[in-house]
Amino acid sequence: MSDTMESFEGPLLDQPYTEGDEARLSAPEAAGPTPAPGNRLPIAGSLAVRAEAWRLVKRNRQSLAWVMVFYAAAAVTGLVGPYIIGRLVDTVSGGTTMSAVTGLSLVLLGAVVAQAFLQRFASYRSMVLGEKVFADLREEFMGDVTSLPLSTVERAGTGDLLSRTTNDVEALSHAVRFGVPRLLVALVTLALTLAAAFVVSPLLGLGLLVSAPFIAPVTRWYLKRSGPAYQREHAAYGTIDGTISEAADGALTVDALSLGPQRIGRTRAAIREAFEAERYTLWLRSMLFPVTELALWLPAVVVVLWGGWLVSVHSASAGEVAAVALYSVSLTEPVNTLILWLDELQFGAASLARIVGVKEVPADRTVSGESPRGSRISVRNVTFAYRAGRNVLHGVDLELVPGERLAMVGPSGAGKSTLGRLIAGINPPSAGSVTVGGVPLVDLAVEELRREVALVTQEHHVFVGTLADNLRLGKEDAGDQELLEALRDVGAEPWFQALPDGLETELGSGGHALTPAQAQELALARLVLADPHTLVLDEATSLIDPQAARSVEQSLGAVLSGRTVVAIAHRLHTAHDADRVAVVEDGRITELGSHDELLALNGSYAALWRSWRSE
Ligand SMILES: Nc1ncnc2c1ncn2[C@@H]1O[C@H](COP(=O)(O)OP(=O)(O)OP(=O)(O)O)[C@@H](O)[C@H]1O
Repeated sequence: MSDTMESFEGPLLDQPYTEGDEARLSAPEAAGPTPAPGNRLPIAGSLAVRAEAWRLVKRNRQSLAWVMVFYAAAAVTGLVGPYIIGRLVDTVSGGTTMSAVTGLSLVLLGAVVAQAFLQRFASYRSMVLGEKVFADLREEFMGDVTSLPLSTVERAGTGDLLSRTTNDVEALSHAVRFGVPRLLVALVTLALTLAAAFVVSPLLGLGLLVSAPFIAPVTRWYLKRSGPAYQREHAAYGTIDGTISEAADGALTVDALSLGPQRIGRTRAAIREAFEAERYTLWLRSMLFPVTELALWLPAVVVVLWGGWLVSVHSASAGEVAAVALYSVSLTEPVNTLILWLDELQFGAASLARIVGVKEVPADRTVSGESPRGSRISVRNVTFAYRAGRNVLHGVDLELVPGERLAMVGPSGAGKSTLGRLIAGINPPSAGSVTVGGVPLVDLAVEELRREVALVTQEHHVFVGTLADNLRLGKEDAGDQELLEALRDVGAEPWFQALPDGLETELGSGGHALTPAQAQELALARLVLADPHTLVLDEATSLIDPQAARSVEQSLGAVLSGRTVVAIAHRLHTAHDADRVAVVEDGRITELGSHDELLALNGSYAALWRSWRSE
């Protein structure tokens, strides 16, 4: 591994930055949403990001106004210092009494103390505001993420979403909590300091503007490039997250297929991309900062030279020059802060664009508010494509009879699981309809849909939380007694009794570990609580050991009784026991009938049955 890193870092770090890199790496910022590269989630355009930022400002305008008032008061007291020092210079050079000097010094002291108090109060208020804005944003974002269409999440992969929920939320949090308050302070201080300098002496005040022609164009040049560059940086980190989490999730497969070198290659490519993106933004900063640093000290020099001449022609006093020179020095801090934090805000805006982008994912279902009339599920002329133009189901029709047990059989890749997902309302059909009681499944709210039909697969995630929390995912308002009955119904009593804290036992990562069979029974108990009238079973027991599978099958039997069941049958005895069998071949139902009817038909099912019997 160290060899790999050495050979990777060497050539990259040695490469000088060229103009060709600049042309390749910079891209104009889009005003509209950027189409997601590949299958990534969308990134909001600058208009949507501005609208979102404006919405946040409007929603918090009262608190924001108070913060501005306190910062302005703090800045005004800060301006008293140079003014008093100027007055002191003039009064001392013109001859004065000790008591006048003491009086001015006391005013100066009072101003410094008042400024410290106001500054502290203003930063406290702005921090509270920052936390509130950030908390709102985070809650909204989690709402958007959890209502993303499953198909979109599957297509986008976990890396992109993971990076948005971690790196981007973190970057935005930094910008909102620290960047916005500091930017506000800098803006207010800058405006008031300029105003104060002009009040002291308009002629000298002009000297403070000399850096504007240097700072303005270079900052514009920088900001135009840094936005898209930061976008690229964020996307690159998303790819790294995705590549690493994919390798960790599939560690067994990586090991079994000796994919190590290939995964290292991918990770290196992802790191290389992030490195190049970082190098570009670093280069941009290396162009910005020397110019702004130089320009910041220019006004002080100009004010002293220009002021000296004005004093010599009696157009200004020495005290006025001293005051404006001090104002010019105190300008460096807010201008520096402004540039630094504009940069941070660009970084935060790139994150905001990725966070707002999640809102732009079109919903794959629209809740019509219509209620199903009955529990009959109908599949009518359904086609479905995971990728545009490549249908995996072609005009499928199927009427489920309430209470029946239907087995779906067919070769691997024929479309059984896909049809199962459509019948469970997980994916909407590309054309045609899947309805329950006359209402399309994708017109039902998700909570309502789960009371009609549910998919049971071999994946049973145990969420971090108590056993009760995990069970209540099936029915939010279920009482403890109901939870216990559901566990009893699925035969989970023996292992439940052995839990250290009963329903309050912490499960999931870091908590009490359940065996795969127990996790499956927990999922079945959730189903009992949700109580859908139709279940689609896909490979429900294939991952656990045969003995555990038998116990789960018994539990499953209890859950299935009295419900309509569509079983994607991988073992033909399931088909034998079913009321009807549907043979799926090449995205179509080619045979449909009872076991005996299909045997009599002597088609694909009969052939499958004969070969299974002879094994
Ligand atoms: N998420 C996906 N994205 C793209 N294509 C997919 C996806 N899932 C399945 N497919 C493709 O759709 C087709 C039907 O797959 P499906 O899993 O529905 O078949 P199946 O009959 O259930 O097969 P098996 O018995 O092996 O599970 C296959 O060509 C498969 O490669």
